[in-house]
Amino acid sequence: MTRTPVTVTVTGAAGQIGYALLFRIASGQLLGADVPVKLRLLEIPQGLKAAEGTAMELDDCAFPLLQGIDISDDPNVAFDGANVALLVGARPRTKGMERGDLLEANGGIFKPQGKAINDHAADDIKVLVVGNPANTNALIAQAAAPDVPAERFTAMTRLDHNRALSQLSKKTGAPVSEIKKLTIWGNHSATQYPDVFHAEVAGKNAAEVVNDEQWLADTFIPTVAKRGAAIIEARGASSAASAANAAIDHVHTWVNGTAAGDWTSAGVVSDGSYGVPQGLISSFPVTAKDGKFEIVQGLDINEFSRTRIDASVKELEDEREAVRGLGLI
Ligand SMILES: NC(=O)C1=CN([C@@H]2O[C@H](COP(=O)(O)OP(=O)(O)OC[C@H]3O[C@@H](n4cnc5c(N)ncnc54)[C@H](O)[C@@H]3O)[C@@H](O)[C@H]2O)C=CC1
Ligand SMILES: O=C([O-])CC(=O)C(=O)O
Repeated sequence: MTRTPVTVTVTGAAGQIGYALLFRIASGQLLGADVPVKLRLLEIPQGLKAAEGTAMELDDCAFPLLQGIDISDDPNVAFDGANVALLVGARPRTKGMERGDLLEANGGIFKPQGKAINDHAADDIKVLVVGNPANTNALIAQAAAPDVPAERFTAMTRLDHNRALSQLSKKTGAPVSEIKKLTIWGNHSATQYPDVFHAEVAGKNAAEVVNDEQWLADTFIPTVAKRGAAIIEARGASSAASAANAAIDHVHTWVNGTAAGDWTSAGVVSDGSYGVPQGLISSFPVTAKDGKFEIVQGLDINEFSRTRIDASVKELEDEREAVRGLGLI
């Protein structure tokens, strides 16, 4: 193996997403089957023993690509030289808890981590925030890292994107592989807007194939937007394997690019496109090329979509105001 290993830092490594994620990273699914990786696991002191157990299991897999595992409770150590950072560790929402309640509890985690990334990560660092509220946690971390280009901080809406693909596949009978150009707009929350108006099902416009605005408004959108809560209700714990899968998809796409004629969804820093205020980390339709996400430009936004995008963006603005008020950005 002659390639230089890529250092991947995972926070919350002992949590349930961490457990579903680490083995897939070490096996080459994050970056590619020919890319060696070094893992850095960040946990709080109470999580270190469990992280050590997971590291023992990683050893026991004898992954040919895995070139080392370091465990720390110090962000300055865990992000040192990191090329990819997956910020998973956070306080998960539990039954009956609103995401807004999580802002204050989680804000304190992401500011010091952003600063540690600023001070210690590699120049090509790419950050994906999974821990909720993901968009605003990403904003907090980004604001604490003024020396890192803002676009390197992203928030995960790929799970929502995948959920939407799956629901549309079930409705139309088309396999997921035949569905393209779906978009999640806005916040990773119940206000998110899964948009099928530009999507294609086997080459035809998805909204025309579905031809049922009532299904879109009353079934599809709420099913996708409230899926996280439905999983919590069913499992008694929030999505873990599907969230890890989406994190793998997000970074894999970011590094390796989107297929021609398709796009995906990611929470990225707004440049003002589609009326989303500059600087907010909002989900958009994005393509990826040469390790960079680009917001897809020039889509016509109909009235149905406009109202819903605006509502989710308003929630992001409110979250930004709230964390400003708390001195977190
Ligand atoms: N964006 C998305 O689509 C999704 C986001 N999530 C979010 O991901 C987060 C993690 O979920 P789970 O793994 O299920 O939670 P979990 O509670 O099983 O694990 C979280 C881990 O993070 C650790 N942790 C807490 N504070 C930390 C810190 N400051 N530094 C390092 N580690 C820290 C904890 O010790 C724990 O081991 C939650 O916020 C959850 O809401 C979950 C599903 C989907
Ligand atoms: O709601 C949660 O805490 C988990 C989550 O983000 C999701 O499953 O989309």
